[in-house]
Amino acid sequence: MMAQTNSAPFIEVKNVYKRFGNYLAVENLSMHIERGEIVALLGRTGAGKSTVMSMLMGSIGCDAGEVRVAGVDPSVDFHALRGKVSVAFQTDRLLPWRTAVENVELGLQILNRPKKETREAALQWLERVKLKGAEDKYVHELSGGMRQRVSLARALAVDPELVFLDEVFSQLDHVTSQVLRKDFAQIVRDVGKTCVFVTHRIDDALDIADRVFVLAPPAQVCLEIRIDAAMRKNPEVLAGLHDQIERAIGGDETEDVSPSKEEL
Ligand SMILES: Nc1ncnc2c1ncn2[C@@H]1O[C@H](COP(=O)(O)OP(=O)(O)OP(=O)(O)O)[C@@H](O)[C@H]1O
Repeated sequence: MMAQTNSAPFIEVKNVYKRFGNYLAVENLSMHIERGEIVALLGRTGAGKSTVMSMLMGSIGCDAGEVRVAGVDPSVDFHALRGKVSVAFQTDRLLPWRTAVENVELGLQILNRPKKETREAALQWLERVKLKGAEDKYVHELSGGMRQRVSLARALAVDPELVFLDEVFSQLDHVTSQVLRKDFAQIVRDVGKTCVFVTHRIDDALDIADRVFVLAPPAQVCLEIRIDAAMRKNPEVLAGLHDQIERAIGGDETEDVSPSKEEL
């Protein structure tokens, strides 16, 4: 295992390639992400966002090149990242037989944290995501937005260094999604976590990311944008960035450009 030097980026992707059969999904991708950054991987369907995130999470390895998270290869040294990385998905993946607080406790239980500490942390996180009063509700008693809040609390409760979010805002209506992503970004900034999130929605990225990597197949960074708080408050700047991204991804970001898996 390679130790991380202070100057090394927290996440490093160097000249990475990934094939699925004959299909080249990632071609010579390089990117750096610093500790504490909120980074969006944005692109149309088939751009390679999930593949890149899966490689960063270590759930798939790359064919060539290097992926390093906190100095280790996540697909090889995944034990070194245990408890340091967490993930929330598009669908909340909550356990229906558990209450909200019991769902938040799950990650802490897997890490064998003491029972009292686990309950206290889960309750604190539920309060932080604005679900005080809903602790004992079962999943079917919660709205879609509340479920995603539970899912985000569960991801953050283990006190990870790095949080991955896979389209967590995209199944919610526009207003719910907007409120949730702003609350989430505030929490992540307050606690100083690094966050990498995948989205196909330009507004998700512009609303919360410090940096946006716009990907086009085969996972090429066709545009990289830095955004700060002042830019976010300026509607003209935001509209300009929106147009720039739309041009980079070729108009409608939801249109499918990838071959179907059956064609491969
Ligand atoms: N396991 C797999 N087997 C074969 N092809 C795959 C596999 N996973 C991804 N692909 C292909 O790789 C390309 C990139 O897919 P990926 O899921 O990373 O894109 P994406 O940008 O996340 O898209 P979406 O927004 O639809 O999830 C697509 O053409 C997809 O069909």
